[in-house]
Amino acid sequence: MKKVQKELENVVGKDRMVEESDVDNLEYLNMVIKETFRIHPVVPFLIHESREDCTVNGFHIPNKSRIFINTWAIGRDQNTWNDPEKFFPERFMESNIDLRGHDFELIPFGSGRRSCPGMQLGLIMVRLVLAQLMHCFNWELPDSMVATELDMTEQFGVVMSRTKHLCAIPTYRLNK
Ligand code: HEM
Repeated sequence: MKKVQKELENVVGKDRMVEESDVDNLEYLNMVIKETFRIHPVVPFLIHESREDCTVNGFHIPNKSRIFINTWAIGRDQNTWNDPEKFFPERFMESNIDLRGHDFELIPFGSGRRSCPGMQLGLIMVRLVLAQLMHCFNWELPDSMVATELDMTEQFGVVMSRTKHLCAIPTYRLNK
């Protein structure tokens, strides 16, 4: 959070609110969002159907098979990611991996012709709302709790949410 806030101070300052036109300049925030989608994809399983017989990695897949693509496991694959369980946005610093469906190791919006048609809107909203929440407020956990004590257990479903709601206390931090 401190690193995101520092970047926001450098790019936006503390005298106005962050705007949509700022978000492309928020490199660290965008790395944080990639890292969050990697570890906690909104849709943990993509469900597709094959349109013809095919062979993938030596596995024969007959036409009309129901195919589950486990994006949750792809994001935590240790053959692809160093220290996959660690939240480490800097891993994207020297990397061209994008989340728009071109790089199969990070596909929070799916890929190809049935990927998410709302991706652009979704990305704008996530970037802007998160930037505003981090920019306008400092956040603390209640009862002197520290971040490592947070229960990050997920509830699997069509979309994946936290098992326990996040409760955090905001304090306003801008100049006006
Ligand atoms: C952060 C926000 C969002 C995420 C992470 C997300 C993710 C996804 C994913 C993973 C899929 C399935 C892709 C696949 O099966 O390969 C999907 C499908 C879809 N999404 Fe999104 N989505 C988001 C926002 C939105 C928004 C804002 C809209 C509409 C305004 C939208 C509309 C749809 C629709 C209609 C489909 C079904 C597409 C189809 O079956 O052809 N999504 N989304």
